[in-house]
Amino acid sequence: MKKIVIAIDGFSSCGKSTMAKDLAKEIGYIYIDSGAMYRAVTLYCIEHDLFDPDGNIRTEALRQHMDEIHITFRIDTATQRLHTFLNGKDVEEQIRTLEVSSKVSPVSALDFVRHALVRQQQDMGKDKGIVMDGRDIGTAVFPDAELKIFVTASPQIRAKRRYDELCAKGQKASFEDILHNVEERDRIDQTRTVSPLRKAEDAILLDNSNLTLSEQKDWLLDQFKRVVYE
Ligand SMILES: Nc1ncnc2c1ncn2[C@@H]1O[C@H](COP(=O)(O)OP(=O)(O)O)[C@@H](O)[C@H]1O
Ligand SMILES: Nc1ccn([C@@H]2O[C@H](COP(=O)(O)OP(=O)(O)O)[C@@H](O)[C@H]2O)c(=O)n1
Repeated sequence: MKKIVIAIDGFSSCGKSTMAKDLAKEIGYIYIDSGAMYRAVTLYCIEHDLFDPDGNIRTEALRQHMDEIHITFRIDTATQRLHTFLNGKDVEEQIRTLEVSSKVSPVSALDFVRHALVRQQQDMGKDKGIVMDGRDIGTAVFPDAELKIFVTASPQIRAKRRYDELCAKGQKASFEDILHNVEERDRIDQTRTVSPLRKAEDAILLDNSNLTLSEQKDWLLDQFKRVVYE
């Protein structure tokens, strides 16, 4: 069977990673969460005092630090889940907090940050057989991906999904704060100058507001089969 590249983009918290992970497991492909990489850079900034007291990024200092930021992924053998490592340290939990979510979009808007991460992402996909989710995968990272999906759902539904997820992990967060974060990130991600969030012309649009996890998984598997068997 031919190996392809699958790009899953879309708005925050709509289920991209869930869909991408499920599909990759089913078809034996590598799964990469590109958002985790932008989150890891943001965590690095928090830990290295690269935000000023007003919350602005110390851009030139971050530029100097870029060569010292190494992001890798490893499967946790106990849970079979993919964990993100920042300079050798497992940061999977830390990068999912609302603090990181509230700072990640301005970091992701910086051209030199995108340049460094996109290069690594392209390298990860050079042998194909990969599912990657994010904001610019079908437009900038893999413009020639054989299957491109663009996922959306209403902001309220997305915020509720993220709220439930954080509650289940025992993290305190208010629904209103999460809704604000989801809408604010969508705004910054769509309006930034470098590779803004937008649907690639040849991407298939999926509104999963009313789909269950298993319905969206089946839908995506059908899209994959259509491309590889056509
Ligand atoms: N169709 C769905 N119905 C209900 N919850 C969903 C659905 N798809 C994903 N979720 C849940 O929504 C939350 C956000 O999903 P995630 O895959 O992390 O989104 P994204 O990668 O787009 O930010 C997760 O807790 C996930 O389990
Ligand atoms: N390919 C990507 C992936 C994420 N991002 C940025 O990283 C942030 C976090 O991405 P994410 O996929 O973890 O976000 P969630 O939708 O999972 O909350 C996004 O809001 C974007 O600002 C990006 O700019 N490009």
